[in-house]
Amino acid sequence: MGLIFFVGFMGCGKTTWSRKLAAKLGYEFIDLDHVLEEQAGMSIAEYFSSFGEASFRELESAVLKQTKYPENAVVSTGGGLPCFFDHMDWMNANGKTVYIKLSPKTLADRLENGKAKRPLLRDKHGEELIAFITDKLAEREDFYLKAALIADGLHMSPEYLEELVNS
Ligand SMILES: Nc1ncnc2c1ncn2[C@@H]1O[C@H](COP(=O)(O)OP(=O)(O)OP(=O)(O)O)[C@@H](O)[C@H]1O
Ligand SMILES: O=C(O)C1=C[C@@H](O)[C@@H](O)[C@H](O)C1
Ligand SMILES: [Mg+2]
Repeated sequence: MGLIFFVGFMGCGKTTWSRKLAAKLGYEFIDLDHVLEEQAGMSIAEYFSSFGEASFRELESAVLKQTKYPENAVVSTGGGLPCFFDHMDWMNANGKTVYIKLSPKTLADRLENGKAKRPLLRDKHGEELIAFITDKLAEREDFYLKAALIADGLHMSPEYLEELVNS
């Protein structure tokens, strides 16, 4: 089938489910946030604080377009990646895109514990975190909705995803 790109908001499950679908299909698993961290030689949080978001977005774009992909892979993208430059068009031209859709409340519940490594969320808690996610998701969802397929983030399983990408 080639390349499958998972897109969606931070915490929707891109890394978790890309890895599981890749195992189910016998494809390679690639996480572009991890590739970027390896290339930069530092964590994303460190990169943001040293060089800022604009520089991060340029590097993220180069990583998306210059990675040497194997023939078959499931690729987890950064939560903001689809919303910059021509990335959704590029991914749609080079593979099958899947948007993992979840409500702001569910995203906030999942993100409350994993915020340290997500620089955009770091200082936010409770209602403030939900409000931030609600606004940011409203800003971003038009990009995510350019995906070829939409997965219901509450009902994920390798079998469900395999059927979806083969549909
Ligand atoms: N279906 C699920 N049910 C419950 N928890 C889940 C589910 N899928 C993922 N999670 C949990 O939600 C959290 C976020 O998942 P994950 O890191 O895969 O998201 P992500 O989309 O890759 O986020 P980011 O864009 O920040 O890298 C993790 O703690 C993960 O274990
Ligand atoms: O939503 C975002 O803008 C981000 C999501 C993460 O996957 C990382 O790519 C980074 O923390 C930025
Ligand atoms: Mg991830």
